[in-house]
Amino acid sequence: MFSIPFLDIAALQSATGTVQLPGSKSISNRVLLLAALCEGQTTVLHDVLASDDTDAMLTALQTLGCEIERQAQQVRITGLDRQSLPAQAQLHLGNAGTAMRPLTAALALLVGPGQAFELTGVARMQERPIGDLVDALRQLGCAIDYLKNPGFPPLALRAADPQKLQASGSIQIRGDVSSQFLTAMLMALPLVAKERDYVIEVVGELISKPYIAITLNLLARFGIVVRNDNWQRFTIAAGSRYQSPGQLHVEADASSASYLVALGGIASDPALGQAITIEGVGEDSIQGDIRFIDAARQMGVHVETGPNWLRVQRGQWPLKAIDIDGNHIPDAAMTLAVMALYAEGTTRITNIASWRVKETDRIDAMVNELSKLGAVVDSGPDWISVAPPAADAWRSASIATYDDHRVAMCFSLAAFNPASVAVRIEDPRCVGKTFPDYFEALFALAQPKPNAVPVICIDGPSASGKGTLAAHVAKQLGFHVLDSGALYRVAGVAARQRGLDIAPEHAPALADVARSLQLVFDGERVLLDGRDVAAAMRSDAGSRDASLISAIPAVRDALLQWQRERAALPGLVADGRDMGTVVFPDAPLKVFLTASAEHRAERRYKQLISQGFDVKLASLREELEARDLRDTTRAVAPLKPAVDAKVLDNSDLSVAEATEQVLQWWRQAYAGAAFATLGHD
Ligand SMILES: Nc1ncnc2c1ncn2[C@@H]1O[C@H](COP(=O)(O)OP(=O)(O)OP(=O)(O)O)[C@@H](O)[C@H]1O
Ligand SMILES: Nc1ccn([C@H]2C[C@H](O)[C@@H](COP(=O)(O)O)O2)c(=O)n1
Repeated sequence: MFSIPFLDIAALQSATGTVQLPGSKSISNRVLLLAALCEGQTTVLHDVLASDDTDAMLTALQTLGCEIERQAQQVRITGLDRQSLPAQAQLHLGNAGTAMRPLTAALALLVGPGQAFELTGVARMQERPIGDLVDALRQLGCAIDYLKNPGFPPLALRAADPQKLQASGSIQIRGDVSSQFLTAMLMALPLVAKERDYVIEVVGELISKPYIAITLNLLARFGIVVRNDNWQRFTIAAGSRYQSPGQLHVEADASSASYLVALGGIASDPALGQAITIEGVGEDSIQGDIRFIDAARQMGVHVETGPNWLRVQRGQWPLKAIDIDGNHIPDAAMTLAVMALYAEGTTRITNIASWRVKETDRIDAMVNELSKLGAVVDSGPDWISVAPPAADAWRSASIATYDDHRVAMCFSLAAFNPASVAVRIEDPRCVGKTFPDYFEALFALAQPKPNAVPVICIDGPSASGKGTLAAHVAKQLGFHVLDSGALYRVAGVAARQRGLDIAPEHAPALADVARSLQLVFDGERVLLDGRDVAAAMRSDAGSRDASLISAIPAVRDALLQWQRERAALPGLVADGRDMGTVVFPDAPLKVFLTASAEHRAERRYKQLISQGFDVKLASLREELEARDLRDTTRAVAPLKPAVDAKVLDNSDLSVAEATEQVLQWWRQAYAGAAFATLGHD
């Protein structure tokens, strides 16, 4: 997961490959709660989504006394014992609507005399309505108080009035704001439907019916059969009792699939043999958002399906603009608004009022962010229309994500824009709500446009702090790191292991060694042919050999391609001596990092002493100056600043100050003026 302030996505060209989707959030949080409601029974849930929202549910259930064992995607839950619920509990549910609504209903019915539960969430959760659910529960005699604003969390729950609970067999609930209210009632009522039927009457048009269908399907798996009269009246029969299915497999997330279906439709050209294969969810999914594939097909995308997979390729291009009622696919429909950027004409998505009460006001969010890219966007209370920018009207944009995972994921698709303008996703960590590794999955499937992967070069003399600075800058940007010095060090070790003298007359053999290095960088370990050579390559002899072998032109040539191939999405910070002059001459930012010999010798001295080496400052300084001389005077790729490098003397700078300087240069160099005013400068 990218836990960084922003993620720059390079201009992307195409996409192909296979992706295994994470588990469905809607199913995961429902079955976690249903399993917890199976009093005393154990359920093993497989392929459960690991995300912020499921963490919120699991933590709440544990606080309530549920026994939970979690191993990767498998969760073993023993149902709550009503008698051992705590007297008091405070549940923080983040921004997880699928935890807040059903837990409110279940706990409002479970809370006993003398007990009190509080349910709260992040600031946005405190703006998301829950009044219709509370009104429905109050009809049953539930005692629920608003702790801040009427109609919104946080809530306080106390024991229901038992007489009223018995008396009221019919409950009315609004269905036109969020289907989660009805889901919550459907999941809670089996807890009390012992001796009589409970009937739920839906007031107003029920939205997002497919989500209710998921709830009914899962209730049936847990032994509760609900009578559904035309989506207006639901009956939970007397004698209903939760019964664990023992084991249950969670389908992959159909809403998350929408980004990858769109990816295939935008970027997988069948003429080039490209396709996106999505594993874990197929056309027979119980999730309503699977119907997104119909909308994608209408736009011209080619989608094949099987029992548990989808295969997607670009069909018609540009895509066809569509006019669609998005009510049945409220979450996935957001992806259509970004696909509209690649369509001919104006796409209109209607009947999506629920977007306004999701993680953010999604209609406003989409209008704001699509407009930044140059699209022509209009909207109303429950609709949005999007016309793509003209070819020359695309603008680079820093996309605000409003702590909304879906905004972040769908706007990543804008990086395929024909103008190759930069796309920055702010706060990319928000995808942790449902698809923590979304960007990793995207980068594994997508190919950048030629030379589009951004590279930051940090060259400079020994012990100037290149490696340290490279690691800090890369961490801030979510980029990969290339320590090219390590490559020459390993080449030296490999040559010695093969009994070769490191001298110019052995250049062809040394180049062969360099070309065939079998290398794995694994944290502190460096595996050469499977054996850790980190200590050998960092020894004095290792440093000398690296300096000698790096002066041999054939060796440098042999290692050139390998280094260039390290430039992978989302970007690379490369440190060495010739990163800016030879390996990545077109890099948008080149830094030549230097410091006085005195400072550098002192830093290296402290570094080695802290690692337990017995060294002398004076001899270290002599060796360092000798190495500087060799590196700067050698015939091939000598150490020198590239003509367009920015020189940074960090003699009197801390690592944090030097990092900030490079990031500032980066913001100017890569994103340019487009992002200068957008909050990171
Ligand atoms: N700005 C700085 N101020 C103080 N110390 C620093 C600074 N930058 C790096 N150092 C320290 O200097 C030492 C050498 O840094 P580092 O190993 O990153 O240098 P390098 O240029 O990559 O060296 P080499 O070329 O030998 O690989 C480390 O102990 C590091 O913590
Ligand atoms: N791009 C590079 C990187 C390193 N070298 C040489 C310079 C050093 O003598 C040796 C080890 O480098 P270090 O780990 O100290 O950065 O490799 C080079 O020539 N070109």
